[in-house]
Amino acid sequence: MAKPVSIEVWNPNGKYRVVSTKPMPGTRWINLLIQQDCRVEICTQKKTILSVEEIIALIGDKCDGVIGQLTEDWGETLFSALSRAGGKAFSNMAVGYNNVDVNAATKYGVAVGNTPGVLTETTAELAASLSLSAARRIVEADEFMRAGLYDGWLPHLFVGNLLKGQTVGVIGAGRIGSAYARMMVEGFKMNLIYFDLYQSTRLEKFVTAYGQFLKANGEPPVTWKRASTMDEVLREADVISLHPILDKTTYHLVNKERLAKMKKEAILVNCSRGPVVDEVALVQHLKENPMFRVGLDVFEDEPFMKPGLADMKNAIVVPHIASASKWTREGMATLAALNVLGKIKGYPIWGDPNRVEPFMNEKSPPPAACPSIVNSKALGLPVSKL
Ligand SMILES: NC(=O)c1ccc[n+]([C@@H]2O[C@H](COP(=O)([O-])OP(=O)(O)OC[C@H]3O[C@@H](n4cnc5c(N)ncnc54)[C@H](O)[C@@H]3O)[C@@H](O)[C@H]2O)c1
Ligand SMILES: O=C(O)[C@H](O)CO
Repeated sequence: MAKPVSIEVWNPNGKYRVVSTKPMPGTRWINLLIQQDCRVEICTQKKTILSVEEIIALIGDKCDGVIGQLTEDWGETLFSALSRAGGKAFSNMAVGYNNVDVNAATKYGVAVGNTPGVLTETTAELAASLSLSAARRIVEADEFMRAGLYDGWLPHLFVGNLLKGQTVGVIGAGRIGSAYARMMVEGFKMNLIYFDLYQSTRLEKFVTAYGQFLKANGEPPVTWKRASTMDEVLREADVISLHPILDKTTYHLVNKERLAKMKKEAILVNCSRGPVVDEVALVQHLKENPMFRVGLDVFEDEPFMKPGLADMKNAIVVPHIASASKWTREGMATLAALNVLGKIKGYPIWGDPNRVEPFMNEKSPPPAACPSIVNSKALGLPVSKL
């Protein structure tokens, strides 16, 4: 049995007990729950990743809903514990939910929420930052400067890659992949090649229109191509950014064989999930190809890196911070709380989980709906007419 975990309690006399496994940014999410008669319990344990046993202790005997984190293993054991405690709602404070066994949740009648829409641009901006940092060797140059090694301008000092006119490749052109593609096409006048299971007509129209605009202004137009295979992207692109979900079709999508298909001076960025890339193969590839560069926000065995990665000068590594802007993180906390609250109150499901602005407006009460429940169809939950 796990030791009792430390908690902070808000509105102790509230009718519904909602637990958050972590303190989350902002206070709006707490206020929204309190206003609707919830007692909010926040785990303040000084431990980054809670074990299943610790979460069971937090759930206790009576719990209406839980807001959890992507680092936690939400499977059969936790959903049965939540169900025994009378809980009907869980939300990840994340858009990705590969840490959640949705079938197990559905089996116990628990709704599973996630937080799309508020992190699209923030995450795409970090992918763009990593692309630029890798292309222009910004981290290496910063380390060189701080080490006192700079003794004057030199023609060969930290020469990198020009992005303008090169090809950006996107694998997984969903919300974040498309936002990243638009940034790179519009910001740096790169041509686009993308691979996704579905066609992204909006993205294609955007690049076509921007190309026409450039042409009308006497500049070479940008172009787009939807690749029929992922390997086509790997062969043709100069910068490749990964944005698919993690599931069994995308596990080790980028492996030794596929790395070998990429250009020797290509840049690979991963802001999706670590296991999309075979990190051992990547370290070997970085060793053998010093001009190949990567920008990584996510890792196969977080919080650890595979041996050798930290020593590679051609790798930029940051600790899973792609969604870390204040507005986004507060928005994620709000959406997660409203998913749980909405299910407790019996609200219907919001019609379009990508259009979450009405939930973000601090000046008016949020719609009486759950912003995004991924197993709503399986649970037969009604859709909001708002
Ligand atoms: N690093 C971070 O902090 C961070 C932040 C936000 C999201 N993410 C990750 O990014 C993922 C994508 O988020 P999103 O909001 O853009 O999701 P999304 O569902 O809008 O986009 C995912 C896209 O991947 C495509 N896809 C699925 N399987 C594929 C395959 N086998 N090959 C190619 N494409 C495939 C889908 O068709 C879809 O278009 C999340 O699931 C999450 O894991 C990470
Ligand atoms: O899936 C997500 O939302 C991220 O990994 C954290 O923002």
